[in-house]
Amino acid sequence: MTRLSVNVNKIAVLRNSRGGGDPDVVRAAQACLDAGAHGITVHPRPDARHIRASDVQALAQLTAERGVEFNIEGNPFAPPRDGYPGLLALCEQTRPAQVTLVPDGDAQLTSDHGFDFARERDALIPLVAAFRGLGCRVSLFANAGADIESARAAGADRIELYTGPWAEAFEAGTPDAALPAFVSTARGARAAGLGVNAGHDLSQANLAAFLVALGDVDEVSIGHALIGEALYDGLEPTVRRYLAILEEAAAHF
Ligand SMILES: CC(=O)[C@@H](O)[C@H](O)COP(=O)(O)O
Ligand SMILES: NCC(=O)COP(=O)(O)O
Repeated sequence: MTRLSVNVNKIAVLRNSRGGGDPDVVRAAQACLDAGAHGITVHPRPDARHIRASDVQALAQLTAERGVEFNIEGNPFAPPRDGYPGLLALCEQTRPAQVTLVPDGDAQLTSDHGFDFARERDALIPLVAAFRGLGCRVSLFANAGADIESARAAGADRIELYTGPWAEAFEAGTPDAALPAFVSTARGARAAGLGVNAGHDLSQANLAAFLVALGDVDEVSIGHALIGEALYDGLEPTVRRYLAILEEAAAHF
């Protein structure tokens, strides 16, 4: 079955809007794990607009105590600055099970593309090796249609398919137009020996059709929609609904 890693960035957005410690990112992560989530994801940004280095430390401790996976996402090329030690240093301090490298810039509202592997492969090779040297599985954020052979040559263990275009196509009522590129990229990654994760704008509405079409997805990381849906239904019931979707999708195979 595909595993669910809940991204708690949005809890930190709410907390930071007022200063102080509420809502508590660790307590929210605990609730997700109590409901059965398989892991926790964070994507700290260098401008510390939501998840802070101290959150990363606290969540590393929680996930270690609970024996579940911690996934840290970020741009490995972004230099350290006040309040952000850099992705490699964060991983050195906290040793997450997985690091997901994402080529996002400060000016981006959110992640909106994967790596151009053919162009960035040589720069990625030593970085991927450094993260793997810390004991982290390395996943590389990838567009549908990405050059999988170059991702493999960069040393990746997995790719994470950037699913923003899937969510947009689903919303527009044209899901079938978007799916073939995802299906063939996932298939190519598997054939190259890479694992396949997926994330960005996945939701209760669009998740099942994606998983059923792709078949073999190791992990989805979901934050924005899940935290939004939890406003209506509660965090634990919402996580359980996602788990039910994952179970139902797995029953197709
Ligand atoms: C890589 C990815 O798709 C997510 O991590 C997304 O970037 C979440 O980050 P924000 O919560 O800052 O939008
Ligand atoms: N890697 C994707 C992720 O962690 C969550 O993305 P989103 O659900 O907040 O769009």
